[in-house]
Amino acid sequence: MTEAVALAAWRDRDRAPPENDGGADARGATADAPVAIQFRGVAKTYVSPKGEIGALKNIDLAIPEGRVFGVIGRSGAGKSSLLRLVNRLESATSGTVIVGGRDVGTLDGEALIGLRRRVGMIFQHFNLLASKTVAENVALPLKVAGWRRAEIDARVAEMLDLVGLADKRDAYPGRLSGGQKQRVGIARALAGRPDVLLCDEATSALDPETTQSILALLRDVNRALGITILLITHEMSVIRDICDDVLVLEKGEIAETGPVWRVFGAPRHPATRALLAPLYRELPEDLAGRVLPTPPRHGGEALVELSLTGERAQDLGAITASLGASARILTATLDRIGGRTQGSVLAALAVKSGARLDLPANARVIGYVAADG
Ligand SMILES: Nc1ncnc2c1ncn2[C@@H]1O[C@H](COP(=O)(O)OP(=O)(O)OP(=O)(O)O)[C@@H](O)[C@H]1O
Repeated sequence: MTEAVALAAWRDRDRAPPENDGGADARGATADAPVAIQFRGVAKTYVSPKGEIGALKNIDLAIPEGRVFGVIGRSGAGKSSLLRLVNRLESATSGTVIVGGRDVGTLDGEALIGLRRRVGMIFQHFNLLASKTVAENVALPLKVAGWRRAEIDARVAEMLDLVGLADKRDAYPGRLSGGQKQRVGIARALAGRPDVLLCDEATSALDPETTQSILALLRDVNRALGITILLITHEMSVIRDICDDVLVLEKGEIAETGPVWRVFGAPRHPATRALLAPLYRELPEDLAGRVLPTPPRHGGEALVELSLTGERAQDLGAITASLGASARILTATLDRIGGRTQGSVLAALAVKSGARLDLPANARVIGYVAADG
């Protein structure tokens, strides 16, 4: 079974289809959608031998249901602390954290266990049990929750189909790649049918290609099932590639928050601008200051890098065919090393808002410049 088919089957079995389920996905959620997670005047202070550390201050935030909500910030900004307040791995020092309508600070015993069932979590280093097989790892939370044997077996098989690892059910984690381990982590986190998935630097230990495949799986899970995803990362590209909304944390406080297109398109806070800078490091200075990570609303130009590395030097006709005759060449670096052409061309291609660019495999979009930019 493919992931897409498995996701569709799971949605149909587990949940009533949403009212507007005519191909619409969870991203259609509007700002007045029900709130999945709310922070009201939250502060978190740790007490250490060296004194008090204010990890979070004045956090007021509402995360609507069905969104992919990203939190970014420098090291020590408070991202992990914020995430861990949601499933009460940490408790707020003051203020209120509300998940699914309940103040998590008031929960104990069965109610706290219930919260942790509604909130799944995946980790940077996967946190799998090395002595248990893939299937046993996925089954673990269901066993703890008291599911019956037959139900567990069926659910584990379903989850492994979902993440594309049905053939690895009896393997041990030590024999899996990083990407496969994270897929097991996702299967385990989703097995108990949570409403919220917390992702703690879930792709930071993975190579870029594997990162993309895990992000695509998370996006599919969000779209097909409407699960709210709250993720923390230090990589702006992860936010750009998967999130609907972003919160920028700086020294424990909210620097800015909003839809990704707005925050990345017009960053207001110096912390956001500093975090965005690496995305555009390779661009000439005059462009780097104006570049946007998402297509401008009213059209503009895409900045496209065409790699020309290969044994044969490409003729101009091939370059024109790749980029289109109206592409403007901005920069080019080309060399001939060891009988091979080495280099790339940076070009600007006009884009209309909402239109897709049809590019060959050796081209990638680095960013966009608004028509009036
Ligand atoms: N258990 C703890 N005890 C004491 N101080 C802590 C504890 N956990 C975090 N801190 C401190 O709280 C602040 C925020 O830490 P937190 O881990 O939430 O930030 P972060 O943005 O997730 O950082 P990173 O990206 O480096 O993981 C830091 O100064 C950190 O040293």
